[in-house]
Amino acid sequence: MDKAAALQGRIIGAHGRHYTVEFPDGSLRQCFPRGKKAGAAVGDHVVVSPQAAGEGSIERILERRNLLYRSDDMRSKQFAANVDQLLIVVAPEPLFSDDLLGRALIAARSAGIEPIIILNKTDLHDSLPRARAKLAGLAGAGVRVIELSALAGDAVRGALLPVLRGKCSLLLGQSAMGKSTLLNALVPDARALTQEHSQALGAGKHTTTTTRLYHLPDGSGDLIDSPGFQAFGLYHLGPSEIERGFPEFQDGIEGCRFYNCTHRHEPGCGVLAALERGEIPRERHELYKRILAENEAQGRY
Ligand SMILES: Nc1nc2c(ncn2[C@@H]2O[C@H](COP(=O)(O)OP(=O)(O)OP(=O)(O)O)[C@@H](O)[C@H]2O)c(=O)[nH]1
Ligand SMILES: [Zn+2]
Repeated sequence: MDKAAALQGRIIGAHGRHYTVEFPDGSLRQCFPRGKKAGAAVGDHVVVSPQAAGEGSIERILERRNLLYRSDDMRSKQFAANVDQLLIVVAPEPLFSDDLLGRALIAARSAGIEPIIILNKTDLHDSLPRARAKLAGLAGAGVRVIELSALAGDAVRGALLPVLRGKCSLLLGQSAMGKSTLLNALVPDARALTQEHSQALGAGKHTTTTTRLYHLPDGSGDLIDSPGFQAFGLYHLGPSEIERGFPEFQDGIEGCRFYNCTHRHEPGCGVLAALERGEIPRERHELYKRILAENEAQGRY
């Protein structure tokens, strides 16, 4: 039997050990990594050997521009590859976690991906000021914050489609922030598409698509939806990468007496001075110390 020619495609779905790969003609194949090799992520461009029954094996992952991932307890979890921007969805109710938001920002910066915070549920007028206040420091340090209510579909499209145009964006958020509501406003047939794909690929009803790339309706831009998360370890990052994830520290860092200052106890530390003056929110510095301590406890450095 002739060996079919290899095809080049892009991973648009990750479901445990198998992947949905999309080809330039729009066709899809369910693909498995060859051998034990793992590590492919949604957004990866891959070389596939076609197999029978619409399947394929992933022979090679082409060079990626970036990869966003987290690492908890010796396991790493890849969110997506070749991403232009990270949209982190937060809300006033339930009030978002500073910890998870902060970690997502660090992961994005270290991967060279622009983070954008989406403050959802702006219709909850009573709790909105508290959420805004929590984001003020980041906004002041140059992180883009877009406010909207996912319930108002037209307004969502008006605010976000220009931001998403021509880019590959990854949507991330802890549970109940409104990520699914937002996705449905942007990609109206998202749910139907997911079901259709899992049926067409014989993946069965019970296969939960963990991560999925959607093409925006006007054909200009892609949006990757990833599952919620409870933990967000950053064991793979060194101290300087963690430090860079705190844009509000940067002015202070320029004033540190020691070039290798860790901004925890050193005399003449510009970050601690800014903290004392109230220019850096205390919980941000606590998060910074917590992540360093976690990684040190792992024996990372
Ligand atoms: N008031 C208000 N409620 C919203 C808004 N967006 C979403 N919600 C509600 O918030 C709840 C959670 O929304 P989902 O879209 O399911 O949240 P999710 O982030 O996808 O949550 P998981 O499915 O747990 O990951 C639902 O009851 C939504 O109706 C909003 O802009 N305003
Ligand atoms: Zn310092």
